[in-house]
Amino acid sequence: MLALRAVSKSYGAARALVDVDLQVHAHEVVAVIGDNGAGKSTLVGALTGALAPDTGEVLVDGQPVTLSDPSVARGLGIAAVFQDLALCANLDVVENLYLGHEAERGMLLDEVTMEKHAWELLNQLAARVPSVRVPVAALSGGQRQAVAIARSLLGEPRVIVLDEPTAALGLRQTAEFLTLVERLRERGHGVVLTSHSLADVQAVADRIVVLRLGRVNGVFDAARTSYEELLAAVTGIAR
Ligand SMILES: Nc1ncnc2c1ncn2[C@@H]1O[C@H](COP(=O)(O)OP(=O)(O)OP(=O)(O)O)[C@@H](O)[C@H]1O
Repeated sequence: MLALRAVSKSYGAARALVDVDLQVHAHEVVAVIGDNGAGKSTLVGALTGALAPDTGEVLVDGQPVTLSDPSVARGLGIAAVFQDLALCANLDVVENLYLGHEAERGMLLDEVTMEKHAWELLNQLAARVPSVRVPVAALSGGQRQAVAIARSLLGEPRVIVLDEPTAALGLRQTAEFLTLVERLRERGHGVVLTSHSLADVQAVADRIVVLRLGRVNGVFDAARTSYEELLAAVTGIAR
């Protein structure tokens, strides 16, 4: 569905990505893990149109595309949720979901329809939110994450890229988030998520791509790979 082929990106002398291949299919969760500076954010940028690779290709359904900016990526069915979630704390859940979307879709929805749709989306994600009329500031980190992901679903993306989604979450919230990712997979989305946490990605990913110093240092079947093997690939230290 979405792929990178031989993508490289440098910042001056820093080689952030070197010859990186990556694929994500429908109904699949691909985790990208790596230490600080391994290239995860740069890879997310290349997948979501936030930055242009120096060389290599981004492919959608096997066709090379140029993701000149994030709106082009969204138009091709690639949505992104970043760690900061980009929610407005003082607005409620419904307002956050539809912020900017009415104009984008050329329609004006009434409040009742928007509220109903907000519940539908959150229920599909098995997200537990006390009310869709509370300000986002009153929600937990996990609930906010669910709202940000629900918002990304409004554009009916095929692939959802989640950048460091569990970094700011507590244990229970992380467990809820993992359920939410499983829901996305059940719904047929391809999911790419980046993480520092080997345990989280082992729990939810189908495939795990390890980045080290900008290169792919291994692609692993999550079900058949031990924590130690992943750690060795991430750090480059064989045990
Ligand atoms: N705008 C930039 N200018 C210069 N160098 C950069 C820039 N962005 C990233 N880099 C360098 O590129 C490399 C990869 O960085 P990147 O942020 O993609 O890694 P990361 O795996 O996301 O790290 P982290 O987990 O710390 O966020 C690093 O060496 C980093 O210093």
